[in-house]
Parts: sequence; C-alpha cells; structure tokens
Amino acid sequence: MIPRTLFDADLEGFRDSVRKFLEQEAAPYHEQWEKDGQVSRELWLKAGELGFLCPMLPEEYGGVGADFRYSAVIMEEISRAGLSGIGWGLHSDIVAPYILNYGSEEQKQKYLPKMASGEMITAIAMTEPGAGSDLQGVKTTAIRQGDHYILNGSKTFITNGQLADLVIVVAKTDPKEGAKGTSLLLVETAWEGFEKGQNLNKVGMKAQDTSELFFQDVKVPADNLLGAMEGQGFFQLMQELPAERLQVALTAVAAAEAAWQWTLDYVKERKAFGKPVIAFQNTRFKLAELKAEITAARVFTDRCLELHLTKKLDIPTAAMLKQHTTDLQCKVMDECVQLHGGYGYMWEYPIARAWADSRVQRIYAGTNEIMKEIVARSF
Ligand SMILES: CC(C)(COP(=O)(O)OP(=O)(O)OC[C@H]1O[C@@H](n2cnc3c(N)ncnc32)[C@H](O)[C@@H]1OP(=O)(O)O)[C@@H](O)C(=O)NCCC(=O)NCCSC(=O)C1=CCCCC1
Repeated sequence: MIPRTLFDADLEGFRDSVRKFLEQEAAPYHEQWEKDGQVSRELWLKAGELGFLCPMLPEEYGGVGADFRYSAVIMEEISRAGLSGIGWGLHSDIVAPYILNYGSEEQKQKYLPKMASGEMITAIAMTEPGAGSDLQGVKTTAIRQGDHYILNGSKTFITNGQLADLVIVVAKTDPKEGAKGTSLLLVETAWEGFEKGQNLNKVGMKAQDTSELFFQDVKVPADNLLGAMEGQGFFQLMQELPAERLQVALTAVAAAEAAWQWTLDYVKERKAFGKPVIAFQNTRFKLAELKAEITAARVFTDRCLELHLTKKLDIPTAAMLKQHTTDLQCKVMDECVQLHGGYGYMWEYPIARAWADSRVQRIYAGTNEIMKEIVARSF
C-alpha cells in the first residue's frame, strides 16, 4: 500500500490520542446526541482543553501553531469513526481562518482564544432559503447606521446553528451590488433580534445541529465587519472556500476507507450458501475495485493537502478534488451497503449511518455541479 509520507511519527502519535479521545468521550454518547440533534457542549470544552480545537491558531490566540496536517488528522478521525455530528472542522478550520486572516487585532483577541478553548462555538451563515449556490444572490442586508450595522434577513442549513455563540454572516452592505456589495460580519447569537429557528431534521448527520437563523434589526457594531472595508465578503469567501473543499475531501476519503474496512470485516464473517461472502468472486472484485479507487483518491487528496500547506492549492483543483472524492464516497457507501445485504440498511449498523451521512457531501460546501462549473471556467 502507498505510505502517507506527509504524516510522520509525531502526527501518527497525535492521531492515536485523537482516536482514543473520540472512543472514550464521543462514541459512547453519539446515539444520544443523534436523538438530541446536537452534541454536548461539554465535549467541546474537553476537546478545547486538549488542544483539539483550532490547533492552527498561534499561541497568542489560544492555539498551538500547528500546521493543517493536525487539523486533517482530527477531521479524518471524526469521519473514520462515523462521528460526523461533531462540527469542530467547521469551527476550527473554516470559521477561525476567516477571523485570523481578515479580522482586526481586537476581533482576534476577543474571539479566537474562546474558540480554541471551546467556550465559544461558531458557525458561518451563507445559504438562504432563496440563495445557495448563487452567493451573489444573498438577500440578507446589513445597512450602516452610525457606528452599527442593522442586520435583517434569514439563513438556512447552518451547521452548528443551534449551538453557535458567534456566526459569520454573509450579508449585503450594498444591496444594489452583487459580489462587490457583499460583506462578512461577526454576529453574536445573544444579541437582540437574533433568533435561532428549528433544528432541521436531516436524513443523515443526525447528531449535527443544522439550523435556520433569523435576523430582525440586529444591531451589529461596525467594528464587527470582517476586513478593512465593506464589499470584501465575496472575495474573502472565494479565497477561503478551497480550504473548506479540501476539508470535505479529507472527510470523504476517511469515511470511504472506514466503510471499506467494515465491509471487508463483515464479508469475512457472513456466510451464504455455506461459505463466507468474501469467497464469492463478485465480493472480491467489488472490494478490489473500490480499493483501487479509494487509493487513487487518497493520493490525490494528500497531494492537494501538500499544496495547501504551501498555499499553492488553486481554486479549480480544490473544486475538482471535492467533486471527485465526494462522488466516490457515495459510490463506496452504496456498494458497501449492498455487500452488507439487508443488515446494511439497518440504522444500528455503522454502514447505514455512513451511507446516510455521505449524501450531503455532494451538496454542501458548493454542490458538485458548482464544482464542475468552477473547473470548466478554468479551461
Ligand atoms: C463559484 C460561484 C458559483 C461564483 O459565482 P458567480 O458566477 O456569481 O461569480 P463570478 O462571476 O465568478 O465572480 C463575481 C466577481 O468576483 C470576482 N471573483 C471571483 N472569484 C474571485 C477570487 N478568488 N478573487 C477575487 N475575485 C474573484 C470575479 O472576477 C467577479 O468580479 P467582476 O464582477 O467580474 O468584477 C460562487 O458563488 C460559489 O462558490 N458558490 C457556491 C457557494 C458555496 O460553496 N456555498 C457553500 C455553503 S455551505 C458550507 O459552506 C458548509 C459546508 C460544510 C460544512 C458547513 C458549511
């Protein structure tokens, strides 16, 4: 098999500690969290204590200055264990970089240490009931009045939306403009006029809170604009979305690898017509084919991770990666459910949950159709 040369002994040691933590502190409670529709805040605080939240932040902001490979390990282990409800990846590696890269010193001091400790849980709100893929089409407005913005509008499908204390909201500071009228604002959920809607009942990722959000005349201090001036939001999003798409790819490949392994273990045990299911050529060939495809996706993903570490991952390549790995993840899940037979469709089997969890990967972080559009525009 092809060694993952980006991951040295230190990182594999770190992987062991993340894995143990998840086995002890998350796996036993996951079923309850699925019923609750969210994970406990206690888990966030424990993770924060161990440096598993926002590890890439510099020490002065509560992190340990780790490179993105440490984040990759955390995301992969959550995905591998089927604990997709845990929204640390979004918080640590999507939201925190916006504040680190575009925030003022005051914003960084105020929010980042609390994010690293788990005291403050975060989300980013792009999608609206009437605008998902078309980011320029958001209708939420943030109109400047003196030293505040007045925020009005609504968002939907917001990961961590119930638990969040702080949300980066995509809004139009100039509603007449598209990209150039779009800004990002740091909005605390406790502020008056900020309302959390229902926790949405999804097909999979049941332990992850995904929410509607409503803003009615929320007074956001002008200092909470992200970036030096208005109208930078669309460009900030375009700069940061490739990293989000790499993150999705890392989770897709880790989930596919885990599903493949569970299926191998299952077909060795399960008997049909007097012999283990692995003895049938269909099973052997199917697993061999999937192994080849997962290995190719792993090599592609690790190469993109390597490019990202040196800030060389370009937008079309990240889009290609996201589309390819999440399509593959769904294919692997479907084939693995089939090899499990009827048991594969039972919720108590991890493969059934993994199959349900996989489907949204082709939809969020930019649909796979948008990914192909981004790639095609680069020809
Ligand atoms: C790619 C996209 C579809 C682009 O659209 P359009 O065709 O409207 O925009 P277009 O005409 O390409 O551009 C507008 C202006 O902008 C400039 N520019 C573009 N990129 C850049 C850039 N990189 N740097 C500087 N300028 C840029 C462009 O030149 C143009 O300027 P101009 O008007 O000509 O003066 C974009 O909207 C997108 O990507 N959607 C997916 C959203 C999406 O991904 N959500 C996901 C939400 S869900 C989510 O994120 C979560 C998932 C999982 C975990 C939880 C969160």
